[in-house]
Amino acid sequence: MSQTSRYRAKLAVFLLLYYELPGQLLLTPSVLSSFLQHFERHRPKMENLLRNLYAMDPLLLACPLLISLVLLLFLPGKSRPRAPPSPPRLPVIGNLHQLTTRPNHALQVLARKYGPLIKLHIGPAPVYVVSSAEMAREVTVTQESSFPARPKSWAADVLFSGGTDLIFSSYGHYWRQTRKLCVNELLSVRRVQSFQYIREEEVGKLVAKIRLSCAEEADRVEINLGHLLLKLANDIVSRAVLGQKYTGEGDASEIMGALSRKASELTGAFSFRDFVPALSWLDSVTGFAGRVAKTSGALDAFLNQVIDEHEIPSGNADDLDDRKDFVDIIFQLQKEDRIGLDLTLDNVKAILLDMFVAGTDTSASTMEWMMAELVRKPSAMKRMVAHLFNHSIITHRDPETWDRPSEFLPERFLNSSLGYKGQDSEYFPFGLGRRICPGAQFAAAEVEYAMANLLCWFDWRLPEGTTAETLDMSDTFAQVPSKKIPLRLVPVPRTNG
Ligand code: HEM
Repeated sequence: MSQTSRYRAKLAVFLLLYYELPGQLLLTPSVLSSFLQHFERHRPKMENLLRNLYAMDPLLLACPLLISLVLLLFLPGKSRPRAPPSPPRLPVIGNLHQLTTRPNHALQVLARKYGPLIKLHIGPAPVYVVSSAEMAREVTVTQESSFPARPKSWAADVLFSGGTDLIFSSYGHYWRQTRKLCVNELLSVRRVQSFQYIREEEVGKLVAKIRLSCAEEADRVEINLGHLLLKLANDIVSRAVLGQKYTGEGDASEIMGALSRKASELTGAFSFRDFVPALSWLDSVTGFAGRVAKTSGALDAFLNQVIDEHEIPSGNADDLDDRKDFVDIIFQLQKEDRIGLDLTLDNVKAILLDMFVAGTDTSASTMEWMMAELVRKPSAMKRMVAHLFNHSIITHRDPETWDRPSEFLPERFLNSSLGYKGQDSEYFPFGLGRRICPGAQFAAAEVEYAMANLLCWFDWRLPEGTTAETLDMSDTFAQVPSKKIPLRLVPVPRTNG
């Protein structure tokens, strides 16, 4: 092979790699090496082919796709795994522009067009989007060891002490021990039951507040139920996690709620550092880096003070009667050397922050969407009140699995054996596999108790002038698809309440 032909062959291989071909060659190192081996084995044939190709027309060099396609024909079949389909992308930003401000909807549209497994280019690493029950189980259960960690943004690294919480830590000893701490100690069924007094007190306060506003207003009063539910979820998590010990200015639950929401927002926000590392300095120019540093500092200061106010643990971590909060339990277990890790103060703070980030908006949104759906469908509300409840509902949208997937049809669960603990591929509101939500029991106990009370004590109506069709059901997408406009409803105390 002449020098020029060798150069051209190399160029063709380079172009093949660069363009990644519409044929969707998955360019793993093993595919590349198998390609080169194959090239070597069929060298005379390949040389001949390339010579003929280039002899035909020098312009062929400007047609890399054609050359690449021809080369692809020589790849041995078994080492040619097909990559998932990928929507066309733009230089630098890849598919970012296709996600719009409502990525969950945009992804649904892309899934309808390209199928249940899509490859997107967002930032330096490819992102695979899975949207069918079968694929979700494949990724989270069957192939779980290939997907050991969640992607971690730069902001997450700063806010969660280098990703030493549970959500962002990679699979390994640290994650395993932290997970055990959460599943067996902080969020176990027994511990969740022991927090029933918190649920009773907080839901009781909410019901009393709504009753008071009904009594104060002669006419029917419209309340911002969305805000009240967010406050409820935040107060319950706050008391369980921090015990609301805080002698500084302001309400501990509100301060932590606001800070954790900010942290969650920043964690999922666009930053140049993550997507175009060469432009990371722009994060300082836009103020993003400053906002992350400010929130991280405020979280640190607040949690330091809350932790300082906890007394040196006494008694036993297993004693459920002492009304211990998560801070007490963690330090008690650490004292008894039962965590299997030397958790630093920063690690503990990162784990506490997880509980707020993962445990407040999720539960609040679940309740808010449920109320919005129920009030639009009085027949479902009636049945719900009659049944008071089997388990929590958030809808999944795969039309292959569900009849009328976008409709609120709670009766679909009535005679179904589906559970929410990850045992079914079709229904997994708390995720599946190794990283399944450890807070499922906590959330279910809270959502069921709060919803049962709200529906038992009050009948709920739409505000004057709003109908089931005109009630705004649009969502925003942060980490949780929340209602864009908080739900406002009219509570009518039940006479038998
Ligand atoms: C209705 C309420 C909730 C829903 C729908 C929900 C849903 C989820 C989902 C889908 C995941 C990801 C699972 C996966 O990757 O396969 C998750 C993870 C997680 N959730 Fe929840 N969650 C809820 C409430 C809670 C609560 C109340 C807590 C704690 C108090 C909590 C703590 C966590 C944590 C720490 C993780 C990360 C687990 C890990 O990576 O190992 N969640 N949740």
